[in-house]
Amino acid sequence: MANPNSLPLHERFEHKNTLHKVMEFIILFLLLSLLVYRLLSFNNNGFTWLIAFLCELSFTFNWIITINNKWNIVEYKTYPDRLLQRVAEHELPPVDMFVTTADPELEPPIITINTVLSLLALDYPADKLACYVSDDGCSPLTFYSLVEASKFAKLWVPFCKKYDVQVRAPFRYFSNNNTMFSGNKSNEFKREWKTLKDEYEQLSRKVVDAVGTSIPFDLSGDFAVFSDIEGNNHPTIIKVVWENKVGASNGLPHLVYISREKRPKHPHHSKAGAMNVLTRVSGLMTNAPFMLNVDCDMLVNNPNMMFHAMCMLLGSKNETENAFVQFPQTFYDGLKDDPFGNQMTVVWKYAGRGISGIQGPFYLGTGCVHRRKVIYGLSPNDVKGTNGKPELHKTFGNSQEFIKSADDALRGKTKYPDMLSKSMEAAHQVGDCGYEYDTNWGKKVGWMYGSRTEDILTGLSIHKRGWRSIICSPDPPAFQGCAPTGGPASMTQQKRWATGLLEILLSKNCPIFHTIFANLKFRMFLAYFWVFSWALRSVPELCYAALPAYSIITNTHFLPKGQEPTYYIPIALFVLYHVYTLSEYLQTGLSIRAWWNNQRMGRIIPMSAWLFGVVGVILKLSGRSETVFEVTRKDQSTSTDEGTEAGTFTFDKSPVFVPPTTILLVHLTALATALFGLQPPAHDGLRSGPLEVVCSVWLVLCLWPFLKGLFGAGKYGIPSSTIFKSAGFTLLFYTLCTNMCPL
Ligand SMILES: O=c1ccn([C@@H]2O[C@H](COP(=O)(O)OP(=O)(O)O[C@H]3O[C@H](CO)[C@@H](O)[C@H](O)[C@H]3O)[C@@H](O)[C@H]2O)c(=O)[nH]1
Ligand SMILES: [Mn+2]
Repeated sequence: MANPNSLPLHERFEHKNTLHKVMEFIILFLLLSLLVYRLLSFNNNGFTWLIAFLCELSFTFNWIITINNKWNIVEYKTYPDRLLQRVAEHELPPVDMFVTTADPELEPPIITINTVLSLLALDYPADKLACYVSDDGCSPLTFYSLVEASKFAKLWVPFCKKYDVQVRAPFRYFSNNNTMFSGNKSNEFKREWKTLKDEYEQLSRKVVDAVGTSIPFDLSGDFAVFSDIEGNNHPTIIKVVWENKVGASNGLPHLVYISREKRPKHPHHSKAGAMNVLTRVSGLMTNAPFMLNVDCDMLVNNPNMMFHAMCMLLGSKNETENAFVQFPQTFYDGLKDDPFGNQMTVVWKYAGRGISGIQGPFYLGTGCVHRRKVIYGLSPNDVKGTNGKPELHKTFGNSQEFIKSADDALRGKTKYPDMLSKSMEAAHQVGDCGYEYDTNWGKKVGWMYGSRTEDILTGLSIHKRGWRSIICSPDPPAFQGCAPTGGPASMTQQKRWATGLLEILLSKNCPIFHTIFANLKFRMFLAYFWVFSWALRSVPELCYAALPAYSIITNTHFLPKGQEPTYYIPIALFVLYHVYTLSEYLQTGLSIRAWWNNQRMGRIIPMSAWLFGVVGVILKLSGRSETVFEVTRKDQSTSTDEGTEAGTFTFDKSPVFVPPTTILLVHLTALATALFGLQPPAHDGLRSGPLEVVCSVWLVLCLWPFLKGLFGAGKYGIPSSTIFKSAGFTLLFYTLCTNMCPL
């Protein structure tokens, strides 16, 4: 038998995907042919031709990047058994685990504590873990829920380990009654299961009741610090909810509550700021060499996830390989057929794993294990230690205790203080809102500031130093979170991403500089460019969507005419592109419906949320608005609560819904014009043809949720103010079209 020490802890596999590559090249060839055709026939046509050419140029460029992203699709297999044969349990490295929450209303504490409980119950020695919860809402409710959860954890964690429970977030476990309770289970199990279920029900009732009352408990004792404070104006609050004092490996990990200092007018840098405080406080208390971070809704779904992560981090030949391990985001109770196109299964399968084959996956902000050293600014070249980096205080701030701990971390020394409370004073100091003044936090070390998508920016700052990252997709998936449900929540999220990503592209962090002056690979630059330019894509999308309507109303054409052989280029493109995307969905095991929903959202999101991303960045650059991080609403369960209505598109008064509604009305107008023969006479036989009508009908189909929304009521209807605005824009468009002499 092979020596376990010689076997790799993880292996890499590449996917050939030849058929897809062939299709990609045919599509590219067709796109290029269309561009050449436009150039050659430019003189006979005018303005519409120019617009169409520019849009198609941008689509072609985007397609080239898509091919780049999917070129080396890789997958890894991890071998936790080999890890456990090689490394004794007490030699496993410690990990600090971070959970962020910001708003007890949008992120109900019951969800946060489920995430925390699932982390506390991880299959990993408990004395090697510490869980830090950052509460940017500074809510006594969150603290109270954590205290109650820690009491429940004393029963829950041993139960999970004893019976090897797979889903360790109690609300998920108990919602699955039938499957969990089926099979040959001992009486002892059944008894314990019932007790646990009762206990969990009590816990969740307490938490939910506390949320329901305005003053849930008297703010004395441990809660006194929460009296007379506001969410945005309070000192640092740090509470050790539970300390594993004896260092028992089968006990409960440490659990610490942190609400960093906030003062009005003091920038707090949203999640990035919270992550940096977590990094510092944990550095003082436990200083683990690895840090796992999850959003408050990201439950552990595979209790072995930490072993899988360690197979990636310890399994590399040396420390210069992988800076972080990213687990893909998957979602629990995802709505059937992904009506809002936000589960991103296919994007992950192809683009995500393809980018992983370049320099490694992007950092996605949750479900990721980082090396502390890398977060402290280390490059692959100086991995051997810093040899006393000069001016550590300039980098890390003025806390002597923290500088010492950072220095230890950079040198690979890990020594735990015996008691968490010993570092309390220093921990409060590093939680101050002024602590980072004149330091490198957010600039060179920690989570980076300057974008609403701090995750991608932080990942970029790591890749640019030459680090690789690695994707890990164990089965079952490591984490499951909740995907936003409904139109408004999806739009908020997409708008924030589009804005945040464009912010980076237009800043000094534009990835091209990192390719020229630092160590970002060129193909990785293209991959970053692909996400950073999401918002910008809204412009060609909108223009191209307006072209068929313009052509029909003015009785001109923007696509080749029937008598030309080039007529077949757009037809072939349309068919092949959709066959290509459909095949991706079918190969992933998803339905045609899921494909259609995603195609549809692929048209709707650019012309709504991404367009507002551009607006957001323009406002920010012109100094007219501040960067805000709008938190996405999280629901505990989605698919069962609302029955058939769950997948129906919902709307609110937000202006993001105006452009798609306008495009819909514009196309309905255009189709009506054609149907009732109201088009003006055509010049020189250049009339609009069937292709323009097909495009128009296709867009109406894509905007079907909006068509339904025109007639829907309540949240299922588009608000009348939005409809009025859109009708106004449609009238303007129509008037402009009819007054413009067709060129
Ligand atoms: O001021 C803030 C704002 C947010 N958060 C936390 O940040 C996390 C992500 O926020 P959410 O509203 O869930 O955003 P999503 O769009 O779902 O998150 C994705 O996109 C974000 C960047 O836009 C990343 O930070 C996330 O990790 C990634 O999952 C949550 O745990 C929040 O509690 C804070 O701690 N402080
Ligand atoms: Mn989220």
